[in-house]
Amino acid sequence: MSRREAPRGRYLGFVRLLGVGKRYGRGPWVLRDLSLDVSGLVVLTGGNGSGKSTLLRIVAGVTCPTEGRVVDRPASVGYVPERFPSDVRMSVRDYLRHMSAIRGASGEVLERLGFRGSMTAPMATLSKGNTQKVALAQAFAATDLLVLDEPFSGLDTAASVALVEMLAERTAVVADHEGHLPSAQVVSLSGAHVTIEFSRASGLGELSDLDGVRSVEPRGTGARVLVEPAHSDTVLAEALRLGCSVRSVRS
Ligand SMILES: Nc1ncnc2c1ncn2[C@@H]1O[C@H](COP(=O)(O)OP(=O)(O)OP(=O)(O)O)[C@@H](O)[C@H]1O
Repeated sequence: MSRREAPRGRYLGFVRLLGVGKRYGRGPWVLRDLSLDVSGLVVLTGGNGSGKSTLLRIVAGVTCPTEGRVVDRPASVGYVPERFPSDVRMSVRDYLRHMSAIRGASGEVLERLGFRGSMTAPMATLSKGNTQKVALAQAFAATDLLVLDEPFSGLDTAASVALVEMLAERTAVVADHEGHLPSAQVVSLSGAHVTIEFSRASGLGELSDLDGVRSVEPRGTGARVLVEPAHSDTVLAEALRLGCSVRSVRS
């Protein structure tokens, strides 16, 4: 689909990912071959380390994909990272003034979220929930696309309800493992895996039970085992201890 044909519908923002993959340095692939059209509300789910924050950073333009492309990213993108910088010395008021100067006002969002902290306190001294409200206030000043990493984290119930309402009719990609947005399109990330091929495999049952093993598929006298990257070294060591012979390891 060309840029002109992008399905904006009633939502302002739209962004498209084409065959996106990401690895850090020479590490294992965190994401691979991911294509996605974002219009309206999209929730990312997946276990720890499955690549949700990585994908959000790519959508926000904070980091580049290793392969593939992000196209049609709109000009005005608001981003709340998983960890908001904790060492900002500016007061809440000065910080929001600074962000307003960059892309518009945002004090109203603080009110809707029920911010009770001091506007003159340095950001670094705010509670977790109040910091999150300020982070959301600066992001919501963006008009087109919101990229929110666990935005409900630390929010009280009233603020969570308000945030759900504020997200209606916005285009947003949100990592949320608590199910606050049941009507959103869900994209589930399983994370990249390491494939270990064994020419001879024994103790397949024991291999299946190891942490991080996603699947064990017998192949002749051997097996193909898919393992989460963080566990591949221990699985490999355990398989060798069980007497398996390794043919190849691919990430
Ligand atoms: N800057 C980095 N350098 C190297 N590896 C990284 C970096 N950032 C993330 N990773 C690795 O990428 C993988 C995915 O991490 P990411 O934070 O995207 O996952 P996540 O799904 O958001 O996890 P969680 O639910 O625990 O927050 C992990 O194995 C992580 O260690």
